[in-house]
Amino acid sequence: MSSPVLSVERLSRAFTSGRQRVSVLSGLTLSVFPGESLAVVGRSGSGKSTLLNLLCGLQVPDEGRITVMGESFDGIDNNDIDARWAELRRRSIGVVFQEANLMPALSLVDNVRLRANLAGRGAGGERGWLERLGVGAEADRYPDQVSGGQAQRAALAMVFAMSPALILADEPTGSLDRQTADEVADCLFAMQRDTGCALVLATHDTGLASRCDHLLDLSASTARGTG
Ligand SMILES: Nc1ncnc2c1ncn2[C@@H]1O[C@H](COP(=O)(O)OP(=O)(O)OP(=O)(O)O)[C@@H](O)[C@H]1O
Repeated sequence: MSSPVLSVERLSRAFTSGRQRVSVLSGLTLSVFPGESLAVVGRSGSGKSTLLNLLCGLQVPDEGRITVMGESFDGIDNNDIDARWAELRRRSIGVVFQEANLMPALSLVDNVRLRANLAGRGAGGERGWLERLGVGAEADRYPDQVSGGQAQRAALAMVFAMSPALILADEPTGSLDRQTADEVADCLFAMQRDTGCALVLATHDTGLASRCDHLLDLSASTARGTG
């Protein structure tokens, strides 16, 4: 059996705002294997975005351990931890947000090229990725010259062009109309199946969540109190 791309053991994170303290995840443990998809659902404030931020090193857990592609961070100096997370994000973890976040001064194809280059991938396949995602005809346009759905397809092309082991997607279709959202989701799942990467997808959309292999509902793992 293959090793997990991602494993999480007893993960917890708390925030304090004024006298209010919110604890999320409450000792979460999970694994995601190559080719698997996990939907993270739960009511607003249950910790979906926090979990994704922890899984790519943009936040630090209060407790627990995260291992990505066999790399964990026990006993490592904080500065080294940041550098190692940055390297994982650069080469192995593709992140997709609700908004496409393309570089406005670059055409779609140059956005894809830049992301692939940063990941150390060879040049040349950028137009192919845009074509596979249905925006080949828009490759030379700039982000402000395409629709939201086309921009999000380009954002997915950027992620797949880097050949990630893991994709973290936070409401990747949340800003799109129903039909466009379904089309972008079709692209995401088809490409994920073809490339065999792992996917963790946070969403409020039950239809989108039901397309994943596994479901994690964080609703019950939030605690609030005053401190
Ligand atoms: N920087 C912060 N400071 C204080 N509280 C925070 C901070 N970030 C998150 N929280 C709190 O942690 C909880 C989880 O937030 P998070 O954004 O992860 O939830 P979510 O499930 O993604 O919500 P939504 O579905 O609304 O996007 C919320 O109660 C939120 O207010």
